[in-house]
Amino acid sequence: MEQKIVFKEEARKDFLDADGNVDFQKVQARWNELAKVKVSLGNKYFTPEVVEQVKKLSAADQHRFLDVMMGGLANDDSSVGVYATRPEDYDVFSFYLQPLIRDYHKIEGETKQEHDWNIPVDEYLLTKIDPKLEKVSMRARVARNVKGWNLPPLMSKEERINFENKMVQAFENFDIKGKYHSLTPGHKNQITQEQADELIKRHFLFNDMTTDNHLTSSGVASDWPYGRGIWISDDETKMIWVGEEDQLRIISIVQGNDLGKVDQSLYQLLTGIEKSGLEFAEHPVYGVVTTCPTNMGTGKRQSILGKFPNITNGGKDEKKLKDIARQFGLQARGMGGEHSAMDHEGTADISPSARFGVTEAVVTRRLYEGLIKLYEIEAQLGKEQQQA
Ligand SMILES: Nc1ncnc2c1ncn2[C@@H]1O[C@H](COP(=O)(O)OP(=O)(O)OP(=O)(O)O)[C@@H](O)[C@H]1O
Repeated sequence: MEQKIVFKEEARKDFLDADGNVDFQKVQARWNELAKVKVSLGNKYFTPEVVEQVKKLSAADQHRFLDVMMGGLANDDSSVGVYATRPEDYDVFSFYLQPLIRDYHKIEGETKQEHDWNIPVDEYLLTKIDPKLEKVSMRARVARNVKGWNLPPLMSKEERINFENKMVQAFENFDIKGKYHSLTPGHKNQITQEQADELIKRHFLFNDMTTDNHLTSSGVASDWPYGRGIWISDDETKMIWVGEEDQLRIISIVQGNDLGKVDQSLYQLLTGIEKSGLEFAEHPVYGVVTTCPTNMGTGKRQSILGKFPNITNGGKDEKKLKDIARQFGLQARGMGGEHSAMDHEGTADISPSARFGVTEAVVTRRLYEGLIKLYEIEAQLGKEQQQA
């Protein structure tokens, strides 16, 4: 099936009856069709029992339930295919989302998210793995949403603009000095397309969201580019995305070899934002509330950009690196973010997959321990190739 760009309002029409109510038979028929190509988690957990439960909810909640599934229904390559539209979706639709979250994060038994930012400096040194890893691009980000606001799939254009302006005010009173760059037409901080492209090239800014059908069909990319932008600290090591998949993505990028340093920088930024009075949406069990259930828990993704020319055979075999990384609980992405390609040196973005049921400190440790194994295999293959 060919993927094209479709926005939420258009995509959801296929699942309504003549009176404009959600038609769950049409939803089921679509999931059955998609199952011939790939079974997303959204599809797997849409059971007859779930339909019985959702039919007991109000018409408005049924519409929101359809919104939650839209990304999965409109794409044949989704692995998860589900986005929350409001923090309370995780409770209102728990009969659907809870088993899905447990499955994705491989949670058995009870789990309550714990936080721990005690991450040592001078311990996770990449130069201990290989002295050549002196200057590596290290990144850590956390996803956050602010209490009392809809999540991006449900925000109206006005809400997106108001949220951005609320953040601009917060940035103006920030201890850390920096500048906000807006993509919103007519905004006082608006930047040009060329400036935006340059920020994307430098890995600071996110891509045009309307080029990704997962984001358009779910409503995450609606009203683009209104309410979108990035704050960048004067020293260019700290950034905050506004209006992407989550209302906020709080990020640090540091060039160096001590993984603990990027955490230190990120934590400084995070506590700076908390001091500005923003209260983030949290769930008593799942921890940090995020739009995509894959980010629940810590919302933290920590990565390095590393070269793996031997494993990838000069960038030609990305799958091999992805498969090996998976064995160590890591994910390998291309150089420009998820779904992008690696280069001829096999440069990849390597990060631990787990975000829920682990603490922030464990995410860093897992990255370090996984990298030890990955670089060991890379070096071994290099030796074998030299001998051959
Ligand atoms: N270690 C790193 N150093 C510099 N840039 C990085 C690093 N890791 C990732 N990036 C860049 O960050 C940008 C965002 O990547 P991407 O969208 O995959 O991740 P994300 O912000 O964690 O969000 P999501 O997981 O929701 O996709 C991309 O340009 C990517 O290349």
